[in-house]
Amino acid sequence: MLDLKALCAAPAGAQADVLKGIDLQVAAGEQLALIGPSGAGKTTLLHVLAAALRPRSGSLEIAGQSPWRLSAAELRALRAQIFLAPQAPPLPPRQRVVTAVLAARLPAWSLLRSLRSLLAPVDLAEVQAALARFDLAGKLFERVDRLSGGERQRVALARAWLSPARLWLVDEPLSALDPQRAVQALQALREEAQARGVSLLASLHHVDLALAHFPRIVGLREGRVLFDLPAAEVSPAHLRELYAQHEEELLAPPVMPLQAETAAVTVYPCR
Ligand SMILES: Nc1ncnc2c1ncn2[C@@H]1O[C@H](COP(=O)(O)OP(=O)(O)OP(=O)(O)O)[C@@H](O)[C@H]1O
Repeated sequence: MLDLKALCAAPAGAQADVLKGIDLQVAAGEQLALIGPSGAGKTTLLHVLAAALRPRSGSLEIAGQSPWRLSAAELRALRAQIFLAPQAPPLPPRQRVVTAVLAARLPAWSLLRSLRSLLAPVDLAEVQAALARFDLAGKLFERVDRLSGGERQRVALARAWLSPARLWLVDEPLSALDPQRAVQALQALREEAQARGVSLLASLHHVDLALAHFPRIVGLREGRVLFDLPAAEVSPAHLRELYAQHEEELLAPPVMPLQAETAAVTVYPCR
C-alpha cells in the first residue's frame, strides 16, 4: 500500500526539511502506530501519505502509484482511496452531524449526487451504525458546534467508517477523549479496518495505547525513523531514546484541555 524511500519533505512555509530521509513500507491491511515527541514530523508524514503534501525528494508510492506523477484526474482518483482524519477536524460550525459524516463519501460521488444528499441525506442507516459504534447514537441531526471536543473528534472517526478509502490515516484521534472512550474508539477503528482490509496508520501521543493496541510501532524523532518494530519488541530503552529531552510527553501525553470530553459546552442560540 505504501512504499517510501529516502523521503524528505517540509510543510508549506517551512524552509528546512522536516522529514529527513524516511524509509517505510506498509502492506495492504496492515496497522501501525506512529509515535514520537511533539514536532517529530508525524503530522507532516501523514500529510505526505495522504498525497496532500508533495515530498521535496526521495520516492513515494501509494497503492503502486507515484502520486505526483499522475494527471490531476488520476491524483483525484488516488486521493479518493485515502482518508485522512486531521488532528483538529475541520467541521463547519452549523453543519449537522449526518452531513459531516456523509462528507466522507463526497470523493466517490458525482456533483449531482453530492448536491442531492445535501437536500435529503442518504445512507442514513449506515451513518447511524457508524455513530453508534463511536457512542454517538442520537446525535444524527445535532449541529456539530453543539458537540463537545471529544464528540467532534468521534464524528471525524465515524467519517472514516463511511469512507470507501483503502487507507485510513488518523492524526492523534484520541486527544480529547476520556480513557475509556479512547480505547473504545481505537478498538472500533481497528476492528473495522481489519474487517475491510484497510491499512490503518495512527499517530498517537498515548504510547501505552499504541503499544497495547497496534501490532507495529514506528518511532519518529526529528524527522527520522528511530525504530520500526513489532509492539512486543519496543523496550523501555527504545522509548527513553525516542523521548530523550521530552520525557514529560512520555509520562503525561499532551491533551487539549479546552476540548476535553467532559468539558462543558457553551451553546449560544443564534438565528
Ligand atoms: N507550516 C509550517 N511552517 C514551518 N514549520 C512547520 C510548519 N508546520 C509544521 N512545522 C514544523 O515541522 C515540525 C514537525 O511538525 P509536525 O506537526 O509534523 O510534528 P508532529 O510530530 O505531528 O507534532 P505533534 O505531535 O505536536 O502534533 C515541527 O518542528 C513544526 O514546528
